[in-house]
Amino acid sequence: MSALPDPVLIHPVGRPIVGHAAPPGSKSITNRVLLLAALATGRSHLTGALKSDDTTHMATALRAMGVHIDEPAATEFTVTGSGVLRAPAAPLFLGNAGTAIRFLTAACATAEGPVALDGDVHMRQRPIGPLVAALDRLGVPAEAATGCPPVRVQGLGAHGLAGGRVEIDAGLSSQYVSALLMLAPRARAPVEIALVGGGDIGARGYVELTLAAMRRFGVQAETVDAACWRVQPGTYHAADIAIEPDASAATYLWAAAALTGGTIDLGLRAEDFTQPDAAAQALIARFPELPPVIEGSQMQDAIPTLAVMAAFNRAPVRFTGIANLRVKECDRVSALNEGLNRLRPGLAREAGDDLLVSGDPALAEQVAGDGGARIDPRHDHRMAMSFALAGLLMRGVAIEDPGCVAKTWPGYWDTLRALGVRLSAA
Ligand SMILES: O=C(O)C1=C[C@@H](OP(=O)(O)O)[C@@H](O)[C@H](O)C1
Ligand SMILES: C=C(OP(=O)(O)O)C(=O)O
Repeated sequence: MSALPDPVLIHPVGRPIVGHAAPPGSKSITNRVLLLAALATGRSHLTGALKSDDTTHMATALRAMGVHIDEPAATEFTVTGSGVLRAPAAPLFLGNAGTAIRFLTAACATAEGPVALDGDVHMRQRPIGPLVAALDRLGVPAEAATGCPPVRVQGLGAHGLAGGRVEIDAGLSSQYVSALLMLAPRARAPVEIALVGGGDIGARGYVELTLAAMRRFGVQAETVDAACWRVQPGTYHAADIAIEPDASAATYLWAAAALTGGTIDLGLRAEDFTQPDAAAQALIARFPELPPVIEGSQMQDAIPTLAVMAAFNRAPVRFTGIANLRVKECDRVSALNEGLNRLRPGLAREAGDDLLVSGDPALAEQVAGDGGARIDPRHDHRMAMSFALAGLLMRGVAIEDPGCVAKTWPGYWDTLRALGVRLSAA
């Protein structure tokens, strides 16, 4: 494959996209099972794994804490855990990987000494305060002076955590609850994790994904009710795991097929995924008749895909329940609004935390913006990948910083090319 220009211009395909394409392994599952394999005793073999910035940050951090991780193949890891995380010599750097920094912040409570965790400039804007405060209440000295990374955790050692009940406000991120759940079996007594803030927790499907991953490593957590989980002391056992493809990545392929009236065979059906974003497929399949209101709280990472599709819909779409998109890799409500208005002024507007997109199927035939539209993805992989979809239909759509897709899908552009999409310098 030839090198990628920056910005990269997407050429409209002018025909239905028909073919086969495989999304990479799930980011969410890869980063969960890497951590659980590291906390387990013995050797775990992970296949179908994602290798990208986010999973590299997780693996590098675990190695820095003494975990032995091999990479026998492009989509495989073997992890040999000893049940112990060493305190790393230097701060752990987790880039902009939300899963990595949230899950590790909790897991570092079992490290044998102090741990500093940090991220890039974007991560330093992403809240982690509620998780840090919950750890502190559980008796793990932890602080994040700004409420965002950098974070300091005073690890208590493998069995230093006492246990007990902790309340957490997970309104901004379900990852806080997932992080506490994965730590919990290491405590000497049961841990109860309860939601404050009216039980709001964003996409609950990610907590289910965490519970399922824990079960695969031999630990059963109990769902007491919609706002409370209980975990008994337990031991993670090494496991061999086949990781399913990434459902959020799949949305770009489902959308590319729907927008062009084609079909792309992903090798598995939407019903076969266990990740929450797979639910977006049923909406994508309704294009160009997307519903007037899309409540996005349970499929947040699929909202950029759906918002770009909405630009070409027969009727306007209002996206609700998406306030926490403002604290993702960038403020996605604002970035989507900006990008859509670059495609055509007036196409979108923000209303509080909602996004309103006025669909127009005729856009498909038009030149984007004023003689072309350059989209600034604000270093956010999902902005780059979703706005590229607009370029399948409109002329003149160019994406800046296309390399930012490496956060979760380094092969994205190659996959588009393999489906017959032409990419060139703008
Ligand atoms: O647990 C996970 O794997 C994830 C949870 C979601 O984040 P929040 O819980 O922060 O909303 C999602 O946006 C992220 O990409 C992955
Ligand atoms: C929000 C995302 O990632 P994370 O929170 O894991 O950084 C994402 O991948 O869209």
